[in-house]
Parts: sequence; C-alpha cells; structure tokens
Amino acid sequence: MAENPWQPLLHTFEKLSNCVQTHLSNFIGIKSTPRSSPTIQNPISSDSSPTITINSSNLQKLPLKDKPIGPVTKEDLGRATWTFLHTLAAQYPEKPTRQQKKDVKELMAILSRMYPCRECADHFKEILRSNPPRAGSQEEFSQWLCHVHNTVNRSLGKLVFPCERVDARWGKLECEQKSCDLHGTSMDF
Ligand SMILES: Cc1cc2nc3c(=O)[nH]c(=O)nc-3n(C[C@H](O)[C@H](O)[C@H](O)COP(=O)(O)OP(=O)(O)OC[C@H]3O[C@@H](n4cnc5c(N)ncnc54)[C@H](O)[C@@H]3O)c2cc1C
Repeated sequence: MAENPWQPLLHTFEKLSNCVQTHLSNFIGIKSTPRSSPTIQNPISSDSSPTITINSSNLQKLPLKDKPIGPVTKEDLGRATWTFLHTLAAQYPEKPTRQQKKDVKELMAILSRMYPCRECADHFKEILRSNPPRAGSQEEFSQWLCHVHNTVNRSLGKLVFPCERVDARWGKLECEQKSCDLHGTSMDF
C-alpha cells in the first residue's frame, strides 16, 4: 500500500506537540492533587508512562533537577554547595599557586558572609575561626573540607563521614581530555 503523503507532516506535528506539552508541564510545576493526599505528582511523567508518586519524605532527597519547581530548601542548598566545594577540592592542584591558595581562603570567607542562609553562614564563620582553611595541596584542602563538613554534620546530629574515603566519594569532573582540570604550578610557593 502507498505511504500516506501526510505521514511525515503528522509525525513532525506530533513531536512538536509533545515538546510543547513537556515544556508547559515543567513550567507549571506541581499538578494539584486532592487535599487528602499528601503526595505530589511528578510533572515530568506523562499519561502513557507509569505514574511516579513523590511523597514529602523522599522529595527532600531528590536531586534538584528531578524536583518539581518550587522554592529551594536549606537542605537543597547545602547539598548543592557541598557538591560544589568537594568537587572543587577534588580538582584542586597538587601544587597550587599562591593565588589559588589565596582564592580558597577568600572563597571560604565570602561563603561565611554571603551564604544565602543566615544561620548557616554565621555557624560557618565560627567554624572557620577555629579551623582556618588549609589549602597547601589537593590532599590538605580535601581533608580540611571533610573535617569542616563533619563539624557541621555533628552540630546537626548527622553521621560523621570517614575522611579517608573522601577521594572515593568525590572525584574530579568527567571532562574530555582533562579540559576541566585546574592547573597549579611546578614551583614551590
Ligand atoms: C557551609 C555550610 C554550612 C551549613 N550550615 C548549616 C547550619 O548551620 N544549619 C543547617 O541546618 N544546615 C546547614 N547546612 C546544610 C547542611 O550541611 C546539609 O547540607 C543539609 O542538611 C543536607 O544534608 P544531607 O544529609 O543531605 O547531606 P550533606 O551534609 O549536604 O552532604 C552531601 C553529601 O556529602 C557527603 N558527605 C557528608 N559528610 C561529608 C564529609 N564530611 N566530607 C565529604 N563528604 C561528605 C555525603 O555523601 C552526603 O550525602 C550548611 C551547608 C553548608 C554548605
């Protein structure tokens, strides 16, 4: 049988319509659910796929990209910031330049003033006072960071992380041809 001449056009239209639907549902965010139900529908799921139901307890642990659009919580912000800091420490050069060591100290000082959670920033300032940043090498910086993260963990009643496993937990970014690596110096500063 001859192919329907409208088929390619219909196919393109269907793809376009799916794309608009996905963007609209991402834009709108959470679908409303009956008041009696404490669950939230995942806006990314479509009618043809099984419905993923997210409740308020597992919602907290979802990566930011999978969360329905809404305000960032203190926990989201903390996880994202620790990810940034531990990744930075994993990529920090073995032999940093004088400028890189200075930048780490400044970054921590700025975090302690501008971190967008007042109580966390004040707490971090106190921690820095008794644990000034140590960033003479990659190992020194990642161990120092692990230690200060544990200080925050303890104050929140969380488990202490074994710092000898920090390199197994946090690695360098996967970038082609090491294009993300930070370069240090071959000279001793
Ligand atoms: C600078 C700073 C100060 C903060 N201060 C406060 C505060 O005062 N009050 C408050 O309520 N929240 C604070 N937070 C947020 C808090 O630390 C957590 O990020 C948040 O409670 C979410 O915790 P979580 O259990 O998901 O794991 P997180 O503590 O966010 O850790 C993320 C992941 O890092 C790994 N990890 C845990 N500990 C270590 C470690 N020591 N070294 C290496 N990796 C580790 C684990 O795999 C964990 O899943 C702060 C965050 C930051 C960045």
